[in-house]
This record gives sequence, C-alpha cells and structure tokens, in this order.
Amino acid sequence: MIPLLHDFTDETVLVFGGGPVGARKARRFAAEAEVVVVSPEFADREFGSAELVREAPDADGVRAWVERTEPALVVAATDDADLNAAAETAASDRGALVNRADDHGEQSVGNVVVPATVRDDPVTLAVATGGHSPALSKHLRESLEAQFAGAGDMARLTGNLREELKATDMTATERRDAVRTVVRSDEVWKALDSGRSKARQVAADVIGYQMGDTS
Ligand SMILES: C[C@@]1(CC(=O)O)C2=NC(=C\c3[nH]c(c(CCC(=O)O)c3CC(=O)O)Cc3[nH]c(c(CC(=O)O)c3CCC(=O)O)/C=C3\N/C(=C\2)[C@@H](CCC(=O)O)[C@]3(C)CC(=O)O)/[C@H]1CCC(=O)O
Ligand SMILES: NC(=O)c1ccc[n+]([C@@H]2O[C@H](COP(=O)([O-])OP(=O)(O)OC[C@H]3O[C@@H](n4cnc5c(N)ncnc54)[C@H](O)[C@@H]3O)[C@@H](O)[C@H]2O)c1
Repeated sequence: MIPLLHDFTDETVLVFGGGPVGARKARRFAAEAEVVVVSPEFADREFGSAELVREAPDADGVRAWVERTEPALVVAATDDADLNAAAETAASDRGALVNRADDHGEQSVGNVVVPATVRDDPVTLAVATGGHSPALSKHLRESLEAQFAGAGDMARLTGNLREELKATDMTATERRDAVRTVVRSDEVWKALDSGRSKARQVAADVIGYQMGDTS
C-alpha cells in the first residue's frame, strides 16, 4: 500500500454508521468535504459539520444514497458486514473510493485505508501499519505530534526562503543545499519557538545569506 494525498474540497463523503468509528471519520472528512452520515442511531459523539440522516438503509437503500449524493468516497462503518459489503459494491459501481472500517485485509482497487494523521498545515504526516495495529498508528501519531511541533512554520519559512533565493544568482544546487541546511538546523527549529521573524534571521545566518525584506 502506498500513501497518496487526496483533495476533498467540494466533494461529498458519504458515511454509513453513526457509531464512534463513523463519528471519527465524519469529523476527519468534514474538515474538508461535505459529509453525510446515514445511520439509525448516532453515538453521543461529535460529528463535525456533517449532515446526519436518521435511516437504516438495506443494500438497495445504500445504493440509492450513493447514487443520490455522488460521493467521492464512501465510508462503510456499520456493525453489519453485509451492509458494509453492499456499500463497497455500490461505491465501486459508481467509481467512488471506499473505506471499510471493518476490514484490514488485502485491499481491492478503489479501497482506501485511513491513516492516523498529524496536521500542522501545510504539513501532513500519515501513519499506517498495514492494518496490523491501528492502536500503534494512534500511539505513533501522538508521539509525532509532539516531535513535529513547528513543522508548519518551518514549511512556510523555507517555502518563502526558496522563492527569495530563486530571485538571486544562486544555482539550483546551491539553493537546494541552502534549504536543506535550514530544515536540518536545530538553531532554526529552536528559533521557530520564538516566532517566525526571529527564525527567518537565524535561517539567514545559518546559510550566510543577506535576506531582503519580502515575506
Ligand atoms: C488510524 C485510524 C484512523 C481512523 O480510523 O481515523 C484507524 N484506526 C484507528 C484507531 C483504532 N482502530 C481500532 C482500534 C482498537 C485497537 C486495535 O485493534 O488496534 C483503534 C485504537 C483506539 O481506538 O484506541 C480497531 C480496528 N481498526 C480496524 C479494525 C478492523 C480490522 O482490523 O479488520 C479494527 C478492529 C475492530 C475489532 O475489534 O474487530 C481497521 C482499520 N483502522 C484503520 C485506521 C485502518 C488501518 C490503519 C493502519 O494500518 O494502522 C483500517 C484497516 C481501516 C480504516 O478504518 O481505515 C485510527 C486512529 C486514529 C488516531 O490517530 O487517533
Ligand atoms: N476502523 C476502526 O478504527 C475501527 C475501530 C473499531 C471497530 N471497527 C469496526 O468498525 C465497525 C464500526 O465500529 P463502531 O465502534 O462505530 O461500531 P458501533 O456498533 O458502535 O456502530 C455501528 C453503527 O452502525 C449503525 N448501523 C447499523 N445498521 C445500519 C444501517 N443499515 N445503515 C447505517 N448504519 C447502520 C448503528 O446504528 C451504529 O450507529 C465495527 O463493527 C468494527 O468492525 C473499526
């Protein structure tokens, strides 16, 4: 399995099952997509901005929901394996991706796995264990969250720096080396704690570059 990133902006994600797992997936996708959760009952959890539809569809009903909402992704998170299988078939017939919460085996084409994710925009880290141990994915996610604090700021800092260096007469190789030096510098990571303008100056010092006043 190879991780890819997928932009769900303006897409619909259709979730079957309103238990803790359906709620977690709804929250996750509602950060970017329009999410509809169909379930006869809803756990006492946060579902983000998802639309909740109280209904217990059978296999035909599941297909009708998939046809009506034209989702980019269907999440099958009910406690009924046959119904989850029906959701998988309906999604696949419509060319939608499918995530089965009750299956960690070999995945067929169009089936996707949701990894544990650390976000510090614009940086994303994803952890998966090939379905062996989601608990380990969660644990690693929690440790990585602490370890990579500031990664978003580092990405913005070096993104700006790269643009600035492009405007100089540096060669591409020199620019690459300079950016690599900055991302590997403990001093710059530490300086990020005290704000980005300080970090920007430290980055300039580390690569011996006289920065202009853009950013
Ligand atoms: C990462 C995360 C993302 C998310 O779901 O948001 C996620 N599971 C999380 C938590 C978690 N899940 C489970 C536990 C209990 C402890 C344990 O069993 O380990 C815990 C931990 C807890 O709750 O503390 C049980 C479980 N999970 C699956 C099954 C079915 C099966 O294995 O067949 C069962 C057994 C059900 C049973 O008991 O029968 C299946 C899947 N779960 C996946 C992802 C995919 C594989 C990812 C990977 O390769 O690691 C996959 C294959 C499909 C999918 O759902 O995409 C999320 C952490 C979010 C976070 O970061 O906080
Ligand atoms: N991926 C994961 O991280 C993970 C973790 C634990 C369990 N699981 C698996 O995912 C499934 C869901 O986990 P859970 O803890 O949320 O279970 P749960 O039993 O608490 O919730 C299942 C939900 O499905 C709903 N449902 C039942 N019939 C339905 C229908 N016809 N249409 C729509 N919804 C229907 C129920 O009302 C309930 O809200 C479990 O059965 C298990 O196989 C996955």
